[in-house]
Amino acid sequence: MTTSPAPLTVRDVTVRFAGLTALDAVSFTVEPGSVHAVIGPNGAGKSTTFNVLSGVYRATSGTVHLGDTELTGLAPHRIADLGVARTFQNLALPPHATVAESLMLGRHRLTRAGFVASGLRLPSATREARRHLERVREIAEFIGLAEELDFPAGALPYGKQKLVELGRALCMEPEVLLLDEPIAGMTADERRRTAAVVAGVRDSLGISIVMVEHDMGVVMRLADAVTVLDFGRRIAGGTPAVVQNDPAVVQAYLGAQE
Ligand SMILES: Nc1ncnc2c1ncn2[C@@H]1O[C@H](COP(=O)(O)OP(=O)(O)OP(=O)(O)O)[C@@H](O)[C@H]1O
Repeated sequence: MTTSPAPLTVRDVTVRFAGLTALDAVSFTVEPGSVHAVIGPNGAGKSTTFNVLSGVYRATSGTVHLGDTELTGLAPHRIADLGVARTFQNLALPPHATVAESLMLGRHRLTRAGFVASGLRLPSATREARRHLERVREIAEFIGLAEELDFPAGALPYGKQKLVELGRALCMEPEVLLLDEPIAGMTADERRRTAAVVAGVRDSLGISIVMVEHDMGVVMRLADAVTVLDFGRRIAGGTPAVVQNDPAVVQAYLGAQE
């Protein structure tokens, strides 16, 4: 990226579904190069927030900006083009693709040589393909999967498959990465490894991360800032330490257990 990193700003976002207010005037800012967690009890509006940010849901009112660029209401692929990449809660890897091929999928929007040039194997297209492959290798190394580049992604253990997905999103060279429950369903070892990769994405690549996550331990260790939702409202926000001791947050989680 040649431009300076931009904040992701969510302002007064409301989402209504036939009489139900899933999000009610929610605002928060994701600072450049930070991990921002969105947490809350079941039904709080976390997935709805994620879906608005990635363009799957349209906000009834309110805005989302990346720097000065308005993302509100844009289609998911446009939002991805503008630098906001997402992962999926459930695996979405093509069944027979290798790790390298799966990562290369993330490069498609950056591919300049058209199908014709690539099909004819023109030198410019070959050069470009080589450049993309180099970047895919770097990213595989970054996520710790350099050894598995030629393995079928679908045959890897679950934790590694999730890392492939994260890698595919990184291959889009995003400014912001949206992670939907990145460590759900993982073993303790896989959780540690994934948390380390996410921290590395922030610290080494300077990419901002918005993370919807249930695992409090990981949220508290990894996040720089936390937004807490309850019944579609933002009830607290701040550093993990501040949020953890906020009476409204404690009450929301206790209430949810009753
Ligand atoms: N597509 C939809 N149509 C109708 N209602 C929806 C839709 N998506 C979410 N909702 C409702 O909006 C509210 C917020 O749901 P959301 O899935 O965002 O919460 P959540 O915090 O992600 O919950 P969980 O932790 O259980 O995944 C819920 O009452 C939910 O039933």
